[in-house]
Amino acid sequence: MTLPSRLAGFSSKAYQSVEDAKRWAQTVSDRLAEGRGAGHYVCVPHPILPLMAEWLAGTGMDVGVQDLSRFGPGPHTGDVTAEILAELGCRYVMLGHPERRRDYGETWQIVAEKSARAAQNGIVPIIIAGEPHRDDDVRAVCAEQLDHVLSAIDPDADLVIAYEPAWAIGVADAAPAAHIIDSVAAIRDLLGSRSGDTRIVYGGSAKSGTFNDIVAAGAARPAGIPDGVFLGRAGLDPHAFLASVDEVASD
Ligand SMILES: O=C(CO)COP(=O)(O)O
Repeated sequence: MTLPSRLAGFSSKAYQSVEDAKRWAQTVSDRLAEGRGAGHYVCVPHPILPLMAEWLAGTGMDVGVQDLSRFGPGPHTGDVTAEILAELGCRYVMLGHPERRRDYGETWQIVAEKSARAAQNGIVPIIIAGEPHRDDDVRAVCAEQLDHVLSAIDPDADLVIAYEPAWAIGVADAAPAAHIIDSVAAIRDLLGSRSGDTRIVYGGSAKSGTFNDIVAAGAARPAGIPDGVFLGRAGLDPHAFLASVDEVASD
């Protein structure tokens, strides 16, 4: 599998109703039909996955989800397996998000197991890595988080790292561009050379303009420029999401 060189993503978290998601998809698919360069994806709640795949058919946009089971098919009541998601056309799964670690106590060992199940079924894990607090040692925290995942998945498997400092999620502004650049450079270094495609995107109160700000600030340090952005709240407005798609494509 080959990942696009640039990625713009949106996670609808648990914000949208089915009708909201349908309206969002209609606006996005009308505009994507005009043709846009960057890879783009949307991660939705499980029941919306097959609907979103249908609504976005023919647009080139990939669909993903926000979690999957650490287990394979079998006696695991309530779980949604990677096998089922793959059958439904799921391309990406978000794993390790601080909201799931906060709400369900997910450990990095569990995240690693889920990542392996995704990769084995051809679903690209989007690993949400980043430090909990503003003054944490980003490199040390991310090294520990990524070690779990990298030792669990095949080096040939494609992988997306979403650098999302937890302190910058759900607040007014994204982390400062200089901080993002330092952190992304550290994560690139930690990832070393993998045989599978690997991309790094930035998430955490990102909006239209965030990617351009990072690119401008990182002109002298290309290793610190992420390969795209991952929107939460700002992406609920389909026009704002499309503006980020354009920014990422035009870099
Ligand atoms: O958590 C995020 C994406 O995974 C980002 O959320 P916000 O953009 O709403 O801060």
